[in-house]
Amino acid sequence: MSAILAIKARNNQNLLIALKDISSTIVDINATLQRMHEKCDPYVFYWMVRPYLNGWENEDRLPRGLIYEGVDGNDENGNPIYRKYIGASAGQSALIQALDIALNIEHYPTGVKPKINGHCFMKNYTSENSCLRFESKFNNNNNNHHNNNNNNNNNNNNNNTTQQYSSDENSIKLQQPYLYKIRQNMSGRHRKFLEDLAKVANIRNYIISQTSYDSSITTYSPDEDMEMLQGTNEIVQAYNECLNQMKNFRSKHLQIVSVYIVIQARRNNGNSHSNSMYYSQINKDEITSTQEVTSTKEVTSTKEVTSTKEVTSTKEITNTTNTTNTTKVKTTTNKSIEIKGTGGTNLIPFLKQMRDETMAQEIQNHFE
Ligand code: HEM
Repeated sequence: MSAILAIKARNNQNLLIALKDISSTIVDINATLQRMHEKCDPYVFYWMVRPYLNGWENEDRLPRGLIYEGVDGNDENGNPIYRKYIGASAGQSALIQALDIALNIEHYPTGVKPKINGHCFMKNYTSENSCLRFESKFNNNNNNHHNNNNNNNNNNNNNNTTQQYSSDENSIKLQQPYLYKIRQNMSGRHRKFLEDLAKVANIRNYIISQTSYDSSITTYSPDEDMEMLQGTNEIVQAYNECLNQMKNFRSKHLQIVSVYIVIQARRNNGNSHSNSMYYSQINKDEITSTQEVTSTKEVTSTKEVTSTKEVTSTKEITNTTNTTNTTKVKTTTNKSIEIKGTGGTNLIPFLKQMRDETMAQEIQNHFE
């Protein structure tokens, strides 16, 4: 909020301070995220806790959802009313969404790749102005986009192919459906806060408007010009550092997902309880083997993460068919299992795209 207030007052000095504050806060968040393994065992999490976090919006075994007896009653035909809910996730914390919104990081349905014009010289910096062009190699049938504040119930686009959006590029505002759906799990006031924030968040466009400062049409002296540019440059760097720390958050989060979900699912595939997220009996041998996975090393060291990378690389994780909406993780035994997020996302492509979209908003630096 201080950054937005600084912009309102056109106080670049305060904006710089606010941006530095934001990036150092994200550094703290990232350090806290790294501590996940201290008290949370991947085996226990995946096999014993996670089934209870799962939603049933896209659950094959509950195609109509669940009846909440004594809550909804019946519809006009006397049939019971079913409810469907997306699963629980830390993504429902307003924290990361608030940072995305404030920093004007845009997210799109999985598989949609807008081209960002790296450096937009814009005089007018309302949040409606977006420097996006969309790749034209799309498949025309999928209309998963939805407008701002539209909490529609479309399924996520879980297939890994690029989609087609034929409508006017400037008028379409594509949004990542999961981020809107998960807002249903937030408290109402948090959701409202995000909606209000989106109306005033203009940090990126304001900074871009500052970089379009044209010395040929000002009355400032060359020294003042240079000072102005350097000031802007510092702000650009501070903004980019915020993005960089958000990207670090998402990279670390991907590593956690690999250790807590992908490796767990993979190492148990082929056992009698393979393909089941609902295995709840403790097998002594597996607990022992889990301890190998839980080691601090596995979560934090870069070497170990490289091996995790092997699991998460797009080569290893492929959509075995383009028609299904699920990711298949190929295992060493060549058997495959489905891995979805509790929110029903095709999790690795989804999370990787979220990470990549973060840096896509980087602003070009005058002095680089
Ligand atoms: C055992 C630990 C965790 C696991 C296994 C995990 C797993 C996941 C998965 C699979 C998703 C994809 C959405 C879906 O569920 O379909 C997701 C999304 C997300 N998670 Fe986590 N998560 C963990 C911890 C955390 C923590 C501590 C945070 C901190 C706030 C966090 C923040 C997010 C956010 C913000 C998203 C939305 C995607 C994004 O903005 O990049 N997660 N998580």
